[in-house]
Amino acid sequence: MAENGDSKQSVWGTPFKRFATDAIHAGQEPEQWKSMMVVPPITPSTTYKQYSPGEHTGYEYSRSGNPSRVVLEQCVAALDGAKHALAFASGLAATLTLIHTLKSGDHVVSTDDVYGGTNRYFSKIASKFGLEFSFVDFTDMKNVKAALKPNTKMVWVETPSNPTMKVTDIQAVSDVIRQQGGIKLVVDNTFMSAYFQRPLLFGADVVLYSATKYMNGHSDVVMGLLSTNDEEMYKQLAFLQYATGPVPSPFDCYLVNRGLKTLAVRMEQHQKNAIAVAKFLESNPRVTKVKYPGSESHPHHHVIKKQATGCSGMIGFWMQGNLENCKNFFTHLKVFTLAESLGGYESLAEHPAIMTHASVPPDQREKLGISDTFVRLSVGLENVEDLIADLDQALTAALPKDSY
Ligand SMILES: Cc1ncc(COP(=O)(O)O)c(C=O)c1O
Ligand SMILES: N[C@@H](CCSC[C@H](N)C(=O)O)C(=O)O
Repeated sequence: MAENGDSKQSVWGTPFKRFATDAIHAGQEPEQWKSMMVVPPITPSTTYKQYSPGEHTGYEYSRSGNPSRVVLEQCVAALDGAKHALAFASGLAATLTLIHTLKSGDHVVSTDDVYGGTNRYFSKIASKFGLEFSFVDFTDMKNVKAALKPNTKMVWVETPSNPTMKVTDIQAVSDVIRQQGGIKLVVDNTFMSAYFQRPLLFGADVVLYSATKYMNGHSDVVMGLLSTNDEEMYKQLAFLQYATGPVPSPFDCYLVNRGLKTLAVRMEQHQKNAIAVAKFLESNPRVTKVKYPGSESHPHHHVIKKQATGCSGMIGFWMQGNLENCKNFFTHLKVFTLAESLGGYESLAEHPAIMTHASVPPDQREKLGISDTFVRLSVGLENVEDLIADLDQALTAALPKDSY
């Protein structure tokens, strides 16, 4: 069903061929079920009858395989132009499974502005097991080159990054690390979703999602996904999924599989709303700087145009004033909800320094610009005029005319 990434595109604004069709049909063929049901079933069974010992249908125990999970994994593989995909109990479970492919003494180079929980897992947990991590700014390839060591085995790109929306040129990183060889390139594609960006086309070995976000899109499931065309990597990851056990429930697989059916239309609307919100913020005197990669004002807009077909609903901005003003802004919001997470149908606003990125050491936060007045928005699917009016009134209330 999938075209496995044969469209070596990215033409800004042109969706990947067959994307919406694959989201609805790939892996969902009714003929695979005796009753020919159109909607794949939720399969709660943990175990499966065997014909004779060791002789079975392919399913033996639900940690190693479950029909609801397989249906989802096949659909995700199609959407990423990948041969294989695997589902995990959370985005972080997918992250630690990838790290489990390494061994003590190996070195990982990561985007400096990586999601706070990924930073925490690398710095506080994986590093205790003899793995070494370097965090560098990937917007300059000189930094990537300089960070590589003979024991570097993985490079971890998150683009756009959470929360300051840095954009990394995936192909450029791939070109740099291929010169050394033996290094796997992982791209966390959570902020873009498979709809806007296919990192495998630009040299990534593995794509990671916190499916908790856009891929599910309804803020009701915590899940992680990995996809790859690398057979050896797939075998290792599938073995780890089975042997270490961080698998999602069949019900959650059903929900994410359902969420994918509307991914194309959701992402288009997220983008449309975000463009209008970014424009409003850019012209607002109470706002000092806006980072939206879909906007020409973003310093790496040309990169995202080269490797993606559009941009999601994620916006970062810095407002005038101080922490108190910023807190007031959040408490005055009425349509945006003050909450962690992103990528759902509802608009969320949050304060990364206090909330999602509190686990990043203060000196690193300062260097990255995650300051007291930095705000992250996940622009949802509401009527955009209501979103803009809400931001306008909250900014005005937080920063009265003569206060900035
Ligand atoms: C970019 C990114 N990657 C990974 C994760 C981890 O995902 P999860 O919360 O599903 O474990 C998150 C958020 O938590 C994220 O924002
Ligand atoms: N308090 C949580 C933070 C969850 S952040 C969720 C999501 N990735 C986001 O960026 O909003 C934690 O420290 O793990």
